[in-house]
Amino acid sequence: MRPKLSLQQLNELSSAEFHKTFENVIECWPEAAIFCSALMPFKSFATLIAAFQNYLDRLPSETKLKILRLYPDLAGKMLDTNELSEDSSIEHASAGLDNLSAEDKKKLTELNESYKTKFGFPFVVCVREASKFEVILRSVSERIHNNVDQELETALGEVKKICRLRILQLVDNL
Ligand SMILES: NC(=O)N[C@H]1NC(=O)NC1=O
Repeated sequence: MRPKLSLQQLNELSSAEFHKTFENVIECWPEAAIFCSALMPFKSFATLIAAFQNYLDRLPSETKLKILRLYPDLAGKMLDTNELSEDSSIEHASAGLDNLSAEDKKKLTELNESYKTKFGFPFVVCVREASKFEVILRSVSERIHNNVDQELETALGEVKKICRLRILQLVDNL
């Protein structure tokens, strides 16, 4: 793992270094880091996190949908074929999603499929915050009853939480 950046080191990064460092804080969406690099220097890590969150908030709904669709299904095919990003892979492992019993995996997969059929995007939750399979399962079972607008906002809130925790992995938040 690379050493964490101090605020000063962060603000001394070239644009290209900034892009590379933060390219996956929103899954497979490097445009966010490109946009936020124009806001350097940052007064604090909180301002950096807010910059990514404001960027997300201001996107049109179609782009928000596009971003949600970049998140891999939890305990889905990409996990089975080792195609998860490094960040997502670590997040999966944090809640034991890489090590589920066949029965639990089936339950989650069935709920994920029903969720996707209803909303047209995958169920997204901040795994490191939810932290346990049971909490994740309960969350998808409950959220599946939301309407599409509610769920778009809830899912985007989860993208923001994932983004925040990914940023905190990269910076020295003392
Ligand atoms: N589908 C989904 O929630 N995926 C994500 N959640 C998370 O914490 N990491 C992910 O890749």
